[in-house]
Amino acid sequence: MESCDAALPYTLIGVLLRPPPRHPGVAACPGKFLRDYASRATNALLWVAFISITSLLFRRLAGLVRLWVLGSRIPGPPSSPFLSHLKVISGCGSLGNLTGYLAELHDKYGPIVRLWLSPTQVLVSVKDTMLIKEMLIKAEDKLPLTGRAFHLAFGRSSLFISSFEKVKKRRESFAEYMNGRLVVTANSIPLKVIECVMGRVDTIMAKGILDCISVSQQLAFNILGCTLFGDAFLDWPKAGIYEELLMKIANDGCFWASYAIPPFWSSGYWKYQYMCKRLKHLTKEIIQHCVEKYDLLSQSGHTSYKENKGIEKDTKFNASVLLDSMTYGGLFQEEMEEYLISRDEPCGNILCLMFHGCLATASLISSILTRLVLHPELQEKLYSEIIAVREKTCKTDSHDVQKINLLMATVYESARLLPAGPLLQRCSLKHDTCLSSGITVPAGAILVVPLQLVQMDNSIWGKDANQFNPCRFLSEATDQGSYEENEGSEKCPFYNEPKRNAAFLPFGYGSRACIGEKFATVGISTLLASLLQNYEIKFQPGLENDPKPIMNDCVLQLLPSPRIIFVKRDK
Ligand code: HEM
Repeated sequence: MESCDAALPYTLIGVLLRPPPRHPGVAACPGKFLRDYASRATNALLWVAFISITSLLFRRLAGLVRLWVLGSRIPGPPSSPFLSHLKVISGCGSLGNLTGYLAELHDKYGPIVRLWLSPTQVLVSVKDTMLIKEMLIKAEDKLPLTGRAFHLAFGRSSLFISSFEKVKKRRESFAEYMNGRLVVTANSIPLKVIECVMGRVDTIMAKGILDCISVSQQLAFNILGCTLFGDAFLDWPKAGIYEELLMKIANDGCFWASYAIPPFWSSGYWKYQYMCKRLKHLTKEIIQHCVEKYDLLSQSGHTSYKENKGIEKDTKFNASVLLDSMTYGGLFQEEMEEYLISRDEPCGNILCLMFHGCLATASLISSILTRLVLHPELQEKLYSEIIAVREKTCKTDSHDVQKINLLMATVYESARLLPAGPLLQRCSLKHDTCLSSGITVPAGAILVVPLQLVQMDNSIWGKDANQFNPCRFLSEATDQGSYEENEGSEKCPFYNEPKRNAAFLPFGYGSRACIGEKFATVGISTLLASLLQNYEIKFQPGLENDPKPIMNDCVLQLLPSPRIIFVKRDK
């Protein structure tokens, strides 16, 4: 007779195949049976875990081998994944120097270059314009680091994440929203923003120094804040703190996101987390502030917007379309509903837009202002064109601004010479990217476009590629010399659609291109038109001989931030 202690098949197959013993006449032994059952279940679970982990490791290893094999077939400096160039890159010290290093590699190895960063990371840089467009269309995901930085700072959001599949729908609705309603609403904003910022600038100027970067930050911050939150943003007393926090968080974002495990031991990390929390709190506060202001306005004589929905609004009563939508339905209603089912941080997307939009817009405004100070004759020409358009139409709205060819050309030329970031980054997380040149870039590789090299390539832009020459965007003036040479010409050239040039990529291209492009270019041009109409921008007296911005042959040196003054024009 078998006892309860009889040897049992402690193998997965045994557990799965052998039926539980039933022996008539054997006395039931419930304690043993339960113990036996528990140990078999544990055993089965351990086996399942073992098999899953092993297959996962095998899959990972197969992926790595594939990365090494395909990566090694791409032209690049002779090195194996184990002799990575990470040291070389960290030795570069800055992304500007990385661009310089990539320039050398492209000269040596052609339009596609591979660089091992570590055994699990390969960077592929593409410089040929046709291949760039193909790559930007085919590789739809972004680097996880970008998404991590946004997630760490602002919580879960559905914009700026790595997977295209997940961001696609949200991108489409935002793009429609920005390109449609925001551009129309932006018409009334620039003048108000300029009045508000100039009020503060006057105070700063009275104290002494005013630099181009800080005034550009204020302009960008206010124009975006005003567009997203409404006019009430301009008199929000905490706007200054909000701006300061946003810029601090922007500076440190990628650093803290680069840790695979959050550095809980570092006090700096907790300080950063505290700042992010404060910013989220302030965002909720500004929304509250705007809604209250908005309600006050509707009570004092204005018909409620709820009643007015769908009717053209008075521009004075410019409650933000974002708030309208958030409160009363529209684009953000869908978003709000999704908060309930997804785990998105409320306001996560708004914060991400403020973050990216402010930084990129401020950088472009600063670049334009610097060029204007350096080229007073361009300022005067722009002023005459703005006044001419204004006399014809009595106002300068975004529609008219697009007719001021030289202004649009100045914005594009500044964006060409100083893109918001030195590299466009892409990645295809799941699929290999097969390019028409016959090269296959393995899934997971970091794909980059060195923007400065492409946008300042002599073979594409001509021998003056690293010079500031807005005339290159004016079709009649193309190939007719520099801006200075064209100065005084009576021609009225039309501006070239910059997108026709495959090497013009300051807003990216393809499925993950910037959705704020139209808003940024038209918004900034309208802002500049209002600014130049009212002010002359000059170097601070006595500082004219300060070092001027420098360019070297292949890499743009960051423009120094000149100290400037705004001189009111006599009307
Ligand atoms: C001068 C101002 C701006 C510049 C130079 C700029 C530039 C860029 C660039 C280079 C990208 C990456 C494109 C790519 O990888 O192909 C991008 C992405 C993006 N931009 Fe902008 N941007 C500006 C302003 C704005 C503004 C004002 C907004 C909206 C408020 C905005 C919203 C976005 C969004 C949502 C993405 C992410 C797209 C994605 O990951 O799918 N941008 N921008």
